[in-house]
Amino acid sequence: MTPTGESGELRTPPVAAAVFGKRIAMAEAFVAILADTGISHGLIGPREAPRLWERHILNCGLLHYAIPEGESGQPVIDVGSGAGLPGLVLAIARPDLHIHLVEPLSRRTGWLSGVSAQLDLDNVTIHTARAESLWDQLSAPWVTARAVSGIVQLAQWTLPLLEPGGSLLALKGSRAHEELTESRARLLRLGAVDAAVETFGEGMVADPTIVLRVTIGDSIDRRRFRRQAPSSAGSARRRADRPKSGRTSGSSSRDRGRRTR
Ligand SMILES: C[S@@+](CC[C@H](N)C(=O)[O-])C[C@H]1O[C@@H](n2cnc3c(N)ncnc32)[C@H](O)[C@@H]1O
Repeated sequence: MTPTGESGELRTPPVAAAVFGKRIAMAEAFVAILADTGISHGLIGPREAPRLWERHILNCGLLHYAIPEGESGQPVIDVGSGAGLPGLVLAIARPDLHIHLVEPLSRRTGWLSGVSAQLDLDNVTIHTARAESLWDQLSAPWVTARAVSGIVQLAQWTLPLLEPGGSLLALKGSRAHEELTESRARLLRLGAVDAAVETFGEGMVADPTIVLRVTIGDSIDRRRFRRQAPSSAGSARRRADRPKSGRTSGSSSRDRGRRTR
């Protein structure tokens, strides 16, 4: 648990300087915002306040070591950003990346926009949308997510957002190895060519960050995703489109998913 000062303010753990470098003051400002409007707007539980650094900011910040430095502006799509975890934390730690925050709840994206402006972040774009509604609009070599869904459902929502050879980086807890063992065959059937558990921050923090990395090959058959993983919004739309007498007509999910990459 992060020690607090006499007045109850959160003390920055020394390791944070190594993770955030020159942007440590921005990370501290984000912690203060989370402890204030993050809690009052219901994006984070009040009991999280004393452990914002260890459980949230460092856990997400260490994820940046999973993404090698490349060209400036390299895109990353963070799915189910909620309170900006890990997306906003990555944007703070890595000004060389451009982070797309994808979150369907407008109450949350409204808050995320305000926080990005408050922190003066110029490497963030916010999308009020479900991941699967952006398959034809957005792609990146990296997709990140924390606490959004089990790995198979998450892969069904997010692998079509990856560029060829790209990776889904899912932040996980101590069950990551078990989850991978249970899911590996289904991930491979979805088009993954590799899946592995990696840890970051060993020797730096008490609880290193655990990442389940799922990498796709040069192409994935996107039709398979449209058939296997209709989003709840998608299925509702298809139900609404269906003629009352029964069989579907017009543009079917198979037609819409013809493009293969
Ligand atoms: C439990 S919260 C986790 C939020 C944040 N990632 C964190 O670690 O605190 C899960 C978030 O995923 C979002 N979500 C659920 N399904 C989604 C989908 N298909 N596409 C994008 N976001 C989704 C929810 O709206 C919610 O904000």
